[in-house]
Amino acid sequence: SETLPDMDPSVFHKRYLKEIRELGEGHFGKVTLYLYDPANDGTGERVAVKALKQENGYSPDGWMKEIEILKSLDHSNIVKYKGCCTELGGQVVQLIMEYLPLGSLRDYLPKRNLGVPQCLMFAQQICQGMDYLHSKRYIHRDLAARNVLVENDRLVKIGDFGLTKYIPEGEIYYRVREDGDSPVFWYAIECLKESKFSFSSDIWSFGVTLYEILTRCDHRQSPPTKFSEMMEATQGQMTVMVLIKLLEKQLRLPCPKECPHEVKMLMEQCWAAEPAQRPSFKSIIEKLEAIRRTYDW
Ligand SMILES: COc1ccc(-c2cccc3nc(Nc4ccc(N5CCN(C)CC5)cc4)nn23)cc1
Repeated sequence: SETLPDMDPSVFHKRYLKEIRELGEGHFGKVTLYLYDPANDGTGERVAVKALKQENGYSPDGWMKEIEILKSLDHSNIVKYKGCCTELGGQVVQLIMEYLPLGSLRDYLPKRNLGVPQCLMFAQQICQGMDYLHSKRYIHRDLAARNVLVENDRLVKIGDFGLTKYIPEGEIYYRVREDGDSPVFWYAIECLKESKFSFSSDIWSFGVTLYEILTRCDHRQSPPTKFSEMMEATQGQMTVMVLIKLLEKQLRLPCPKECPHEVKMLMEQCWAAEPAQRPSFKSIIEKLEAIRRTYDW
């Protein structure tokens, strides 16, 4: 036929990508909004493109691993992989994903005064995406409101997998050497003390993410702000050691206002000092279902 054989839809050509604006910086990566416009008439589609930041920690195999992981995932609460764009003869690869127009929960929640029911619906969707990730033996290691994206006012998706690691069968922990900009206020106590990451440490980070959702990502109540206030009050300037001491004294983030008692208890279970005592995402989903039903919304 006179038309080109239908091209592989997962191959994106650099020449058709038109940069629109930067969307944000993740771990070792920068995400930019592009219009992919092969017809060159503005009728193309908007895509989110993640490129590796060249300067720090450039590890091509780690980057290719992140692309392979996202390519292998298929869930309604996980951002969709669309393809790759290679340049410089296949040296540099960029990851092409669907673009979610409303940004992260940190962009969305402060602007909208969502009720508790909708907050818990978003929290449940995060757990569904995370339960799927854990079922494939991946740990996320960076679950936080900044990495949860909003499709519309009834759908959120996990949008960044820069620190995701595979946990081999039979193993429980993933050990890492500390990297500079670790999100310590989302880290479980065993991650801070021994860099031991596990399915259970993702549960702790979900508890912090649920706290962020219930405070509507108000920066005055953000985990860094609240923990720093607690630490100044007790031990002077903040360091990871002071944060560990504070957590060992069973101090935790405060309960957000208008937070149902059952949700407060759920958050505290996610922050159990003993990893094995934290709930699974499956059990959190059931709890959130039940809480949402009791409020007969
Ligand atoms: C940690 O930084 C990011 C940034 C973007 C993404 C990402 C991945 C995969 C798909 C995707 N869609 C959007 N959309 C989006 C829309 C608006 C904004 N704005 C951020 C700045 N705000 C002032 C306005 C909204 C950010 C992201 N972001 N995004 C992931 C992590």
